[in-house]
Amino acid sequence: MATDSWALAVDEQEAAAESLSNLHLKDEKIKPDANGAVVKTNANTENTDEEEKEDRAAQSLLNKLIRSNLVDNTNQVEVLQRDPNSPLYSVKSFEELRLKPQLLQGVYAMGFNRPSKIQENALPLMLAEPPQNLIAQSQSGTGKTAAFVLAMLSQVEPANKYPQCLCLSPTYELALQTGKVIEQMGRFYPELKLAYAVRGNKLERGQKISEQIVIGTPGTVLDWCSKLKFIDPKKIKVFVLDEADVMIATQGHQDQSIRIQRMLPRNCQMLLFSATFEDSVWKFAQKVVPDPNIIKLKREEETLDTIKQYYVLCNNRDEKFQALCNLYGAITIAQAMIFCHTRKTASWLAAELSKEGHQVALLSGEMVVEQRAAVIERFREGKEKVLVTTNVCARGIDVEQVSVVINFDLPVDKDGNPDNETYLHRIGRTGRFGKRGLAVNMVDSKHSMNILNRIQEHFNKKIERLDTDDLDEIEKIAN
Ligand SMILES: Nc1ncnc2c1ncn2[C@@H]1O[C@H](COP(=O)(O)OP(=O)(O)OP(=O)(O)O)[C@@H](O)[C@H]1O
Repeated sequence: MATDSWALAVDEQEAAAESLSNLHLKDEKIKPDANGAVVKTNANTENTDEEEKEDRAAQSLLNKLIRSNLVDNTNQVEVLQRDPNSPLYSVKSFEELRLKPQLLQGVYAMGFNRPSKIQENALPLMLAEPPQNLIAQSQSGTGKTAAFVLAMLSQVEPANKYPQCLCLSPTYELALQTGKVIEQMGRFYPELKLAYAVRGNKLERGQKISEQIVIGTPGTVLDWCSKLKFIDPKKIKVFVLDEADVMIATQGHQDQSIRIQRMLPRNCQMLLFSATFEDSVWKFAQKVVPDPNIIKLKREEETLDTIKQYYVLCNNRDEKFQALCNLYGAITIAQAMIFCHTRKTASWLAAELSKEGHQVALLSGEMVVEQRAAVIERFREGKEKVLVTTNVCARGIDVEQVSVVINFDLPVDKDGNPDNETYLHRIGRTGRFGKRGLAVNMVDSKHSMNILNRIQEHFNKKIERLDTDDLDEIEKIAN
């Protein structure tokens, strides 16, 4: 692809991303703070040399935007009941839950045939009489949101025009995603309305909210419940705290959430969800959810067993690029993901590759999340064959057809030590669904050789050297 067509392709990417990001600006009163960022392909901005910072809320939003299905998980669910003597219920169908007909209709209209692994145990607990409190942890995409939306909808009385369910999300964008699920699942309740308690959504003083479900960020919800009195917290029947792990990563959210929880009536059902369960999340969960039942679903393990790993010795960035070109010249690569340490290297590499005629997508932290989602979507559809990215953007991306992962730069943490978890995440994407994957690491200094050695030791797996000047050798590795 020539430089012009590279620019054209970028324009196309931006247009696709823009149309996506416009989608969510339904409510004129709300201005999301992530607005206005642009895709810059030359990336000559000041901080492009810096390693990108991880933003858990953005990551979580990206995961939601690009996911269209349940994430498979064959691990056993661990359930700790508040009353160990009561029988443990698990359901294999939505009918068994005796939902209101409109709600069952909503569930089926979403295309759900049967409860997901975590839902099998969580739903009977949440819908029990009297309703029980729950702390639930399972990885992103396993059906937590759908579960608590169902719990809220099964308790709400649409005829009562005041807030009865309250859901806290870490950011406006995440609140909006949950709101969409409520709208979809609750579509057969014509009277049901939803309010967003997020900064920028200004109401008249003295007003009371008539919407039955309120979803928002902790600061604004706290204001609406206490200072502004838009919501009467004493009438709340179901309280959900979503993405607890992301929530506590934001200063102030933890205290605000606890203050909100203290205003709720004793018999209000309290539910807390998290994708991870570090000590800090657990401590927070116990403060927010009294007498909880606890459900945990372990992550599916990623392994390096089905992946062939190699490294290439180079002296500098240009040699790394040459090695990459040699690889492309010798083997057929359906789709590849290439990881760089900084935005600057990523955009340089994307431009160089496109000059060589490759169809390249660039994923970079300066794009707003919707733009990133659009880029990933195009790559999934095969519109581009190479995805060049920095690490933080690419966490959790599942692209089935990716057969090759290139670490143009090895993953290191902020102290310059090997980041083994990230290495596993990156490489683990390739050898999936019974396929064999190929991972190639570019090593350009003593320091990066040392990093590579430590990665090998950590996983106790040998990474073979590959000479990319030797075409026969390259061909061999592809077989
Ligand atoms: N029982 C089900 N059957 C089929 N699909 C489902 C079911 N439950 C949820 N899904 C779908 O699976 C995807 C993931 O579900 P959901 O968003 O509820 O997961 P999650 O655990 O809340 O993820 P996150 O932590 O990222 O919010 C969604 O596209 C959702 O529509």
